[in-house]
Amino acid sequence: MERDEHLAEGQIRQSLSGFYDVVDDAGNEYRTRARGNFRSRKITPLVGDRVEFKEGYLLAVLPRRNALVRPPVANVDQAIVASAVVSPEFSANLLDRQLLALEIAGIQPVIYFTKTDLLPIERHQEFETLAANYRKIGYVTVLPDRAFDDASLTLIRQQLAEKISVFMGQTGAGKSTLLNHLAPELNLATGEISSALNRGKHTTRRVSLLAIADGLVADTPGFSSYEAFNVDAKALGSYFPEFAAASVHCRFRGCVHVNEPGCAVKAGVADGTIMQSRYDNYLLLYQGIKNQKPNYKK
Ligand SMILES: Nc1nc2c(ncn2[C@@H]2O[C@H](COP(=O)(O)OP(=O)(O)OP(=O)(O)O)[C@@H](O)[C@H]2O)c(=O)[nH]1
Ligand SMILES: [Zn+2]
Repeated sequence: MERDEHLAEGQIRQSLSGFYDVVDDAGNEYRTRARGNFRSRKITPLVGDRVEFKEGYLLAVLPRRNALVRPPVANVDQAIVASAVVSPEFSANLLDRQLLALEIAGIQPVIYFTKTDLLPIERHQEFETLAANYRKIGYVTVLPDRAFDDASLTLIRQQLAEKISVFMGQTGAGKSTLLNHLAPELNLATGEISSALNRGKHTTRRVSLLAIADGLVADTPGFSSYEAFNVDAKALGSYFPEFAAASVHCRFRGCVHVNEPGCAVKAGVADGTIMQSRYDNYLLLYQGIKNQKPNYKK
């Protein structure tokens, strides 16, 4: 058998119209195509995948940790959740659903509050408290004193190092603006960023990982939190880290923290160690999942 002397390993950094740009560990870039047998094996190579390649052809996709559909990126470590404090008005319900989606996907969230410069002074304390509460849960949370001040950007840059990150956030939350501040060296004008953060309306969609501050960042924003959660109502609490921690003290094993006596989560809400808003959002999600019509398709 012929020996594969030129078999190389690398990571897909960009995909466009059937071409995959692969960077090897020495930093050299190669433009490749997937060999035909990928299609028959139903594996679509994704940006972020570790791959084996040779002479312009991808030969194998190495095992992935996870894979997102939107954006189509594999091996995602982290999501920067851009959350506007105003315009659009902050929604704890939206944030908690975004965090849940990330917990289910096994992606580490980083909460970044945008538009703090538009926040009336009398509301500053409200968000200081909110940020402190999310930090207490264990989420890295950045509440800039001024919008895009050096300290906040430095924190995010440190957070990007050695990871693959995606941006997440509703329309107008400030994702492209934040990306522009994190990577001014990209010198993207606002219009170009909008196309860099492309909306997937094109058939030949380009997805790439940008090298920013010793990390890689997807140039396409993350999945929405409006997707139905494919999670069992009984398991929902395990994706709320502070509920999961408290639940070891619930009287009943398998407590879903709704009507059970001796529930440590409800006790935590009562004594203020668990945010009331988190519990309210949990109940809404719990009821939503319970009321979902069973899906007989498949
Ligand atoms: N005052 C202020 N305006 C901001 C801030 N961040 C973003 N903006 C403005 O808010 C608007 C929306 O920001 P974008 O960065 O385009 O938001 P996006 O999340 O990329 O939005 P989509 O492209 O719709 O998904 C723009 O007019 C920005 O200039 C901020 O921190 N402060
Ligand atoms: Zn309980």
